[in-house]
Amino acid sequence: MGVAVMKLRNPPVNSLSLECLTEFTISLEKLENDKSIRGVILTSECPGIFSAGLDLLEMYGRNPAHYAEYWKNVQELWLRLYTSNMILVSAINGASPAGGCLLALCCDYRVMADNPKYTIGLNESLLGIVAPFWFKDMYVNTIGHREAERALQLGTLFSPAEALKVGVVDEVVPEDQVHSKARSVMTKWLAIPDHSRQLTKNMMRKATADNLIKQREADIQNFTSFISKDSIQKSLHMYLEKLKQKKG
Ligand SMILES: CC/C=C\C/C=C\C/C=C\CCC/C=C/C(=O)SCCNC(=O)CCNC(=O)[C@H](O)C(C)(C)COP(=O)(O)OP(=O)(O)OC[C@H]1O[C@@H](n2cnc3c(N)ncnc32)[C@H](O)[C@@H]1OP(=O)(O)O
Repeated sequence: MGVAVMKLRNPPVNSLSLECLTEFTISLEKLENDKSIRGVILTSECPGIFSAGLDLLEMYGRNPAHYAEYWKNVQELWLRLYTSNMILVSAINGASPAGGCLLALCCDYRVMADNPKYTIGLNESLLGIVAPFWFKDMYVNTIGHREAERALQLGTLFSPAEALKVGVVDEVVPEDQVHSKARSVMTKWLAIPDHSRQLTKNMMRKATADNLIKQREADIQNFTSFISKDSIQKSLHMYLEKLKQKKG
């Protein structure tokens, strides 16, 4: 039926390393150019984890040129996903913090597994960093200004039930039904003529995408100088240490 399933596989936690981002973007571009493909189901092959988000090791202890290169690729993936002409449905089968949530938010429909261990949200503030304006814009577009304002400041990671209530996800289903539900949702969306759906999607998303497109270079500079600060590097160091200690 012209549907591809993209399974994220970058063990142990599907963090979006530079290599993973690049591969993701290339795969997406290939699918976009394949006229037989109308929809993509985005999911994970890592048990219990959709994606741990951006790779902290790409943003810690590197040089400004590396940060700039990394951020350019983060932007590129986001623009491709957010403005895709294809129908994107995410089957969120695990934890989905920050950049993981960003991937899901780019989709046209989000189905999440009903497992309270899995959480989703833009938790950047918990790391001592700030969600960029285009992450924020997409959050506002999805859950509204008030909910986004609160969730961004608190760095809220929502359980599936909370995520459904606030609108971060569209549907929560038993874990063993995530993929079948994503397929049935896709079938419904495929019934809509592509040209009218694509024009409508473009109308809804263009202003948000253009907001980044018109200031991509400035956004890269902003990220690079922010992430290079000693205080920010210290926060990331502490967060990484906390992740290590969690293991005991
Ligand atoms: C006015 C504004 C001004 C300026 C703004 C300008 C620019 C903006 C600036 C910055 C924007 C940055 C945006 C950032 C977005 C992000 O996505 S940051 C990443 C956020 N991710 C997280 O917080 C998730 C952290 N991880 C976890 O919570 C857990 O690992 C997990 C729930 C995903 C999985 O748990 P477990 O299964 O228990 O696995 P472990 O915790 O043991 O992890 C295994 C292994 O993996 C390492 N790891 C985990 N997450 C990441 C990651 N995101 N990147 C890199 N590595 C990660 C973890 O440390 C373990 O490593 P080892 O100890 O085994 O070496």
